[in-house]
Amino acid sequence: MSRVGVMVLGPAGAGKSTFCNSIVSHMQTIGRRSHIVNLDPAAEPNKYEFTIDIRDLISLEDVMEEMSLGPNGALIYCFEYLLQNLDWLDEEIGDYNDEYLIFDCPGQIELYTHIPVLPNIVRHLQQQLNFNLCATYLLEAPFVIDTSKFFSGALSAMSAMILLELPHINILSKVDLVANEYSKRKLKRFLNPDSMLLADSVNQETNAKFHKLNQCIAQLVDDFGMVQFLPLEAENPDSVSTIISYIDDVTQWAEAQEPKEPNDQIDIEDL
Ligand SMILES: Nc1nc2c(ncn2[C@@H]2O[C@H](COP(=O)(O)OP(=O)(O)OP(=O)(O)O)[C@@H](O)[C@H]2O)c(=O)[nH]1
Ligand SMILES: [Mg+2]
Repeated sequence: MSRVGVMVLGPAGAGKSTFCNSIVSHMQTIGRRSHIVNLDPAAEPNKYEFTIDIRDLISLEDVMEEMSLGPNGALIYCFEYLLQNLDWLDEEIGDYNDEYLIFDCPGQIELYTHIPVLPNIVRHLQQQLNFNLCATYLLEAPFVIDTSKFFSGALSAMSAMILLELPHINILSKVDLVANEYSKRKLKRFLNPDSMLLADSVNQETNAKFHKLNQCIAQLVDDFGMVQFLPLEAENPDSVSTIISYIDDVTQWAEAQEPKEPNDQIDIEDL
């Protein structure tokens, strides 16, 4: 039995839900099964289809109304409520074996950078439900090709990586929106970036007072191995397939598959 879970993380609007749906559609075309678990209590109703949906347990709107909380406080309340009712999640996940479960997470990155709500859910999935998990962290390519924003995005990805302690795959989403040749060339530098060269380029645009700090941040990003990003174009099956093969690799999906007897499915009549 193998249970693979993919946590899909990243800032608001980075393309997480679209990516989850691209994985499910691509897997359908290659005869594999996957399901989306929506962990965003504020997800737009009816925009995407989910197999398991936190909104069946608790919805952000209800919490805001009943507890008189703002959207961020209500979100934290929803997650604390989920943590107190993890048996609901266990029941919903039930017998999904040998299938991918893709956890579509909210875009409020403080949930995985500041407070230990998501790490607790991750530990529960690993220890109680035997999941092999990995994290994918999406950053928007058109945003990141501005070098200083690259470092801010890489630092947020890194903080999620440190907090969750999962195999971590960085993804640059919406690469199709990087249209002109100059930007495309620039984008290539960010897929396999040399952090020190990028720091030099930030330094050309910033006050000399900050140059040493910029170098240190670049060194930190380099030391933590945040140096590779996979390009994602949600509508392009090749890019989705490449990312799935990385996920298979880090979650050891293939190794955990039990070999099937060749004639298992066929009834052979006695002669
Ligand atoms: N051009 C292009 N647009 C994309 C791509 N992926 C997502 N989008 C668009 O980006 C917008 C946001 O996508 P979502 O998938 O809802 O983003 P999200 O990260 O789930 O957003 P939140 O749940 O609000 O944090 C939508 O309008 C998508 O159609 C992509 O690869 N290319
Ligand atoms: Mg979403």
